[in-house]
Amino acid sequence: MMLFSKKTNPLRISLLTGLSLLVGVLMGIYSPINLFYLDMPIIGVIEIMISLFSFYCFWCAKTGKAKVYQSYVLVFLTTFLIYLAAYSADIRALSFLWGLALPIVYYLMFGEKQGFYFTCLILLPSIYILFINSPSEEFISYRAIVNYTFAHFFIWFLCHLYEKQHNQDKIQLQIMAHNDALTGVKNRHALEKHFKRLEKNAIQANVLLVDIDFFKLVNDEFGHSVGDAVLIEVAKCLQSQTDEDAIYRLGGEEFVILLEKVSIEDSRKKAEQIRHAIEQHTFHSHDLHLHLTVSIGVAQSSLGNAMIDALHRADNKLYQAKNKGRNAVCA
Ligand SMILES: Nc1nc2c(ncn2[C@@H]2O[C@H](COP(=O)(O)OP(=O)(O)OP(=O)(O)O)[C@@H](O)[C@H]2O)c(=O)[nH]1
Repeated sequence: MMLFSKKTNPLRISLLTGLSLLVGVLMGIYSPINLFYLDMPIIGVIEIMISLFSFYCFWCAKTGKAKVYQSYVLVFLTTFLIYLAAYSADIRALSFLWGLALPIVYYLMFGEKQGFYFTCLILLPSIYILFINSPSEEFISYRAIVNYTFAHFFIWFLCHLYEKQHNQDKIQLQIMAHNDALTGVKNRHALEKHFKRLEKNAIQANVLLVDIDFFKLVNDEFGHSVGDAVLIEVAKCLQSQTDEDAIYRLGGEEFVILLEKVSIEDSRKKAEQIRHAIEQHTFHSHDLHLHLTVSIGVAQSSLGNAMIDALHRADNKLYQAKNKGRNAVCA
């Protein structure tokens, strides 16, 4: 049975927790009223059952044992009860108005796509129940139906807009969380994730630790904005030399390139190619024409404790390259 994972679906699980508690309490309040006061035993008994199931879902969600099916069953039962109440009760009790809350529940619980389909599905039954339940002259059915339908569409539209915006924000946040704001290449957080993926799939990779030589001098002589422009151009240079998705900025003037399933000798050759490309490149910024070099340390990642270990060994190699006089590769 598929379990909700707090890590993969933190929003939906908190929604299941809240919704199950809310439904459990509401049904708990309504059931004695329907059983003993309004003389609607069937609805009262169903409400008790839904209330118990809701509290069970609440307990599962709280203890990390919630299963995906529970959210569907809970929402289905709530929908069913709302329509049963709207159908059975006097129209003047306005129980059908609860139906307007359903699109919100669908979109929050199931997201944009399923929210859309489920909201589509309930529109016709809502109108039908309203129509057949409005025979009296005191209640003008066609006006009620028109108003209800428009309210339904209005809430549906708002939910859809909200969920769309929410999804776009999520994508934007993901990009911001995984990319370096200055150079646009990936950041340390993304590198950690990449290493975890490699570990999980037992894939060996080689780390190229690229460090710009005497970068402090660029800042000191020409200013930080020139330094920033150089960092952006170095990142572009690296992108032109290797797979864009494999480049990460560790911070400062240090970049990491991860090469998967490549021998250490081929990685060393790639590092040499990159070193040569930067050496040949002219950096244009603020009317300046600069020539820079990089030193590169190359190391193989080991499986288990991969990132810290590989970066540490690549750093040692980089240190050797710097000691050799810079503009060098050490593997
Ligand atoms: N412009 C700019 N400078 C940065 C940024 N991050 C770090 N730095 C600078 O990068 C410089 C790094 O200097 P060092 O670590 O001494 O390295 P280096 O001058 O390149 O010397 P070696 O690595 O030994 O060749 C420091 O002056 C930092 O202020 C940044 O985002 N933009």
